[in-house]
Amino acid sequence: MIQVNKDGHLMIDGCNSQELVEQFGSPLYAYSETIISNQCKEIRKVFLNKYPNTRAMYAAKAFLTTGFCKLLEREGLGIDVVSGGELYTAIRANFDPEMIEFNGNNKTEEEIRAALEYNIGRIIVDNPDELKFLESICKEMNKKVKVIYRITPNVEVITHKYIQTAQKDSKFGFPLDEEIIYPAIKAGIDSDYIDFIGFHFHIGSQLFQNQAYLKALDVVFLFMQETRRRYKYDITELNVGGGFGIKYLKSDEKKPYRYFLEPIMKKIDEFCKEHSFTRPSIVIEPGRSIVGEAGVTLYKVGNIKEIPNVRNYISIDGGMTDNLRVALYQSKYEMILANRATDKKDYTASICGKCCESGDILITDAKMPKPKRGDILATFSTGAYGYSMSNNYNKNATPAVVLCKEGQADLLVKRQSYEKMIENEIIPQRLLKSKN
Ligand SMILES: Cc1ncc(COP(=O)(O)O)c(C=O)c1O
Ligand SMILES: N[C@@H](CCCC[NH3+])C(=O)O
Repeated sequence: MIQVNKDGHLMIDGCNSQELVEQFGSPLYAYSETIISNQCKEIRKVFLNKYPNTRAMYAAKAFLTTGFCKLLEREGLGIDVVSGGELYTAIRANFDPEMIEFNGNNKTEEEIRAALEYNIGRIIVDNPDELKFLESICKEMNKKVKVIYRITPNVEVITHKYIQTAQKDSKFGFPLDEEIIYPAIKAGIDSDYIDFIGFHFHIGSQLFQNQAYLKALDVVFLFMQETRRRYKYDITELNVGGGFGIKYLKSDEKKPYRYFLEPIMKKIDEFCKEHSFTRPSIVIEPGRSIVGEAGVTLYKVGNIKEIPNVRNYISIDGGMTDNLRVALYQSKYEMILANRATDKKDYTASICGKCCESGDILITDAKMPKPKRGDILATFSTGAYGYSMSNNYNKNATPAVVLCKEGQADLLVKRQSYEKMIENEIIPQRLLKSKN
């Protein structure tokens, strides 16, 4: 759990944040294993154990390391990958390939071949072109793979424009125009190499309304019926994606998993009953909601600049390199001084990163105790899309990642060394020549 102790220190599953920074350096991503386990437990309770024939495939893009794969395995989740790198990570962690599925709008030939070689459980085909491409590779490799079609249901979702994915004008998913989707379904049913088993949608991320999922289901139901009517074929799997929103700010009204999953399952059951379908396997792909609130990022305060009558700026030793979400989506975060969390918050300042970008501001006008150099600053809910979107801009090193549990912190990722950062760089021979 993440809480402040009586001395005003932020504790992450019993680990003192200041000591974590002393031991592992800063910036540092610190995760509470208990929070992650609790999220998984909730998914088992309200979904996996409640309804037979269901799977939860964690969306690796939110955060994935080899060690984390082991935790997912222990918690009974599968993994949804979107790249050869994520696939490789899961395979290197000996993750059961049957519990891996592959999403993404442009899987390369190399990635498809790897997925087929590892015999992963499902490939979520994104568009008709990919269907043909996949089939040709399967044929050449003499492999048959279970395939789900990702459709674009054309429903409205309320979230940042960059993370809406259900609108017709989207790079993701099959368009539902009759002349596109039906030939694709027929091709999948007839194919010797594609085992077409169902539909997938993922309507967006950081969502708080279940209505959009229910509307997307209506679209899928239509295609289930039409697939039966036209081809006498019933799908056996339906993947409703992820997107369940988390709490970034105290004011965010987060909804529990059951708020989404209960009406989804009820609607599916009712539809299946009414139209005499055997309920397909239902799959979810949560990413952010499993790891988001479990992670905090710890920084050290550096320069403090006060511009009289304008604003105060606190510079930290990270920024958009470890948290790109603010620059990308204008996301809002909350912070505390993790070593003085109970001191009076009578100072206002913007928290700025150390990159050479004016937009590298993590929080505008935050309230805090007057900070001093070396204080530990923590931002909350950075467990999803923080480390996974980290980058080496300005040649800043990627922070370490630790997993905390009952007062013990274990490294999941070492802090990147400068040596590692430049290890793929080459000085061409001709530039090694001495100066003219
Ligand atoms: C296909 C797909 N599945 C699952 C997810 C996970 O979404 P979230 O992290 O919001 O749960 C995403 C990302 O938005 C996605 O694109
Ligand atoms: N990277 C995004 C979410 C990814 C959406 C994936 N389809 C975020 O931080 O919110």
